[in-house]
Amino acid sequence: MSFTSSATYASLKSAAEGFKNNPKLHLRELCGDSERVAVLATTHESKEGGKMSLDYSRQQIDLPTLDLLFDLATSRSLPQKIKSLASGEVINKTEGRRVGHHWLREGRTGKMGEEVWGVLDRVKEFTDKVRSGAHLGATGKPLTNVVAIGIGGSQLGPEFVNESLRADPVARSAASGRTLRFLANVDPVDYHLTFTDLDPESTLIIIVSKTFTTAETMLNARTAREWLTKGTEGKADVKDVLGKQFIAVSSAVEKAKEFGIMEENVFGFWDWVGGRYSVCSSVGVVPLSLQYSFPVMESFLSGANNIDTHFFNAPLRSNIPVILGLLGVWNSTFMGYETRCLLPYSQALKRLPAHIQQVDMESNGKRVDMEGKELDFQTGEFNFGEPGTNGQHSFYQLLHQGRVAPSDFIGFCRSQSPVSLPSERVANHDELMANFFAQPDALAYGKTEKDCRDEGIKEELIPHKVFPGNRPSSSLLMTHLDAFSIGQLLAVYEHRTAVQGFIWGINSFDQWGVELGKALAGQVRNQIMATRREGASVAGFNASTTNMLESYLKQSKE
Ligand SMILES: O=P(O)(O)OC[C@H]1O[C@](O)(CO)[C@@H](O)[C@@H]1O
Repeated sequence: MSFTSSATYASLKSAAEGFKNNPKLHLRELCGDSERVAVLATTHESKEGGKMSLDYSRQQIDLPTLDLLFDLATSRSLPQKIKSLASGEVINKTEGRRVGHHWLREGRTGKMGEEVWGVLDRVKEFTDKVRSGAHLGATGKPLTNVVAIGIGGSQLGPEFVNESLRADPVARSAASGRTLRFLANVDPVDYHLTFTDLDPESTLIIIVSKTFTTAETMLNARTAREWLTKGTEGKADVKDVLGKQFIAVSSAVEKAKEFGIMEENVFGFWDWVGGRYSVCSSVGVVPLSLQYSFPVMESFLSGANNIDTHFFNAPLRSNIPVILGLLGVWNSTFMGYETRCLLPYSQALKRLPAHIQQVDMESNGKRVDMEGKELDFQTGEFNFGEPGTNGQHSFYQLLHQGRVAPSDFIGFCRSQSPVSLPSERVANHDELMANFFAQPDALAYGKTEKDCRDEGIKEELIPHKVFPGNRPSSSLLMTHLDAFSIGQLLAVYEHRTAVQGFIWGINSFDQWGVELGKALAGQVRNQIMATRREGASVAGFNASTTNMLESYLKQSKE
């Protein structure tokens, strides 16, 4: 039976209708029910990660709706689909692949332990040698700068983890004297900003590309190779420079070799690791171990594995990724909210929203079901976010008085870098967290006309100062942010995405939607080349593109 013709779908649709414009089901009322609040909370605890507490009492659901959501999970065979993911069935059917990013963090005794650790042992050996100075650049200098060139999943995950670790005391001390940069955009400005102040003799370049065909990455790779060889010209043999300072991470080892990278300098991974799910493979582990050491990355992998185990084993009602996924489906499919926000109250997580934006939108922005049948409902959400409190001074106005965007707040009990001034009423981290606790209530409760009058607000200003409230959010409170808990957080949001895809009945693990634009760019590239080299006139495009392209070619200089 199709998703939208099931009885559970109909019940949830009518439950959602019941929540609209019903003052009795306003969050102000719901949040006052302490029995309900106790049910809409769960905690996952681990020795290394401490507590991860999820409170979703500020979601527009009552207990009967919650039961319906778990009925939906069962009727959509969620437990069986989670099992298929865990056991390695070919669930990415359009690409004929298994989906196994969770095997990357299972440890030596895991299902793919031998293969995974065959690579990880090489990564450890290589990164230890670079860090200790046993592996030097071609002119004999220590390789203290690393540039990782890659885009999309080959950059966003590693960049998020890098930012998250920068202020962690253990990682920070391991990174002392080292720099790690990422080059993603094919915009030459990004290349200049990345390389301009680096010394080629002390720089190691990593080309990170699953396919080793991505146009942007390949052009940046050729540009960086040129920078490296020019910068060391006359000081060392080119072959030696490339052999010691130019390495690759890819699942297309042959292609990397064709590009000129020596086999021993290629760190592989497997086709069962999707690009956006690849940060736990060499994609993340090579650059981040160079920066923070292999043991730090091992701890990150253990954190992700800790949540994999929770996801694969915990009952649905206390399973954090399952609950978050069901809430995502509830808010988008039934309540009709098209956007959602990820709001970490942690500067270290500033790139988490960008990473999860790709994980989620590239996975679940689909138009057909697993069998290729066109869907009669929308899947996926627009995801965006910024760290708090910065976002409060940017787009929260809209969240409070404009459109509704269900939000996930993420906060930590301990700061990575505590600051406390004796002259201040609270420590700086407490100030941050005061906002973490206040904003969800402001969104849920709002402020009524009566509240405004009681405050003595002038009558004509009252309409402007009313907050409707009833804006849903969840809060995730964790003990601390370190390599282990960063891994946990990553896995929570990876699995949330899978849960939503499973419920919707789509393939969350392919991404055909990125291909058309790439193909058209190829056609434009050929035209630009023909015009620049042979003066060919613009042909084969629609009137609008022809006009704009002619204007571009006239105004721009090569
Ligand atoms: O690692 P690759 O093969 O260079 O791909 C980079 C990115 O490009 C995409 O294929 C499409 O944009 C992403 O899925 C992927 O993460």
